[in-house]
Amino acid sequence: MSSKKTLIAANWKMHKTVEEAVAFVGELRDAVGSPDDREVLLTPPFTALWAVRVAVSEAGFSLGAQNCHWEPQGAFTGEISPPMLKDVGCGYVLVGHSERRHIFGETDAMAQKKVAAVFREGMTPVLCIGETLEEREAGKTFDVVARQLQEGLGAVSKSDFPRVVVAYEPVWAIGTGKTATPAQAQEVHAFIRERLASHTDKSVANEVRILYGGSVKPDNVDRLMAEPDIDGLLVGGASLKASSFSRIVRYQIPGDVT
Ligand SMILES: O=C[C@H](O)COP(=O)(O)O
Repeated sequence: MSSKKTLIAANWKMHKTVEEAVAFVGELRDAVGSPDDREVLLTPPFTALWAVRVAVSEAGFSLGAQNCHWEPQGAFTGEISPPMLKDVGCGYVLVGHSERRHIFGETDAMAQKKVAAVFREGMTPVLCIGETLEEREAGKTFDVVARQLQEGLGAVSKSDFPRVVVAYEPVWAIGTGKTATPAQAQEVHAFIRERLASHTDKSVANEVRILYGGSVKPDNVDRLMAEPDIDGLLVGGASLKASSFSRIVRYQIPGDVT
């Protein structure tokens, strides 16, 4: 039986001052307590990481960053390295988010180097993948997802593989209010799991947490989480308010009375 915990992650993107970030952690802790069957991950902007680290850890939440460079140090003005993120208490780093790919021109090759660099520091990468609307309409969803997965995870060692986290975020659903239907998300998640199994083996692929992201809200979370291959969520807009994010953390699978 799998030991993996559901992972509910907040991606605040370029939002929140230090004061707002600290206040949020307290509000969220008061609203959700410390659920033992689900892991809560917060990825504040770099500027707030140090300030929230103690409150995040006391609340039993996990801390992550939204991006990193792949080198440990050097002349890379404006960049932040994995050892620096580890130093401020991060356990996770988002890699290859669609905004990094589409606004800042990040490639699969860069994602691969970042994934490896994050593992080198003993942190966990959350590799974000997903197709654009144009790619979906051209019937290329599975090709795109397979390529991003293959290249992004191309340098992961066998021993690190079970710790990989993948976030499937169809670009057309991010910040648009258009969520993938639970069936659309499940179809791609099952495909991702199959591809992972072909890279490693079935039991390792079953350990990997595959998150869904893209307009997740309190009113669609329960149905999404009911799908068998959705192991968690990466939430943008609805993670900015403790009231909506806490409802997402407290998702309840329909018919599940436990
Ligand atoms: O990382 C989160 C995703 O980009 C989803 O953002 P969203 O929930 O605002 O659509």
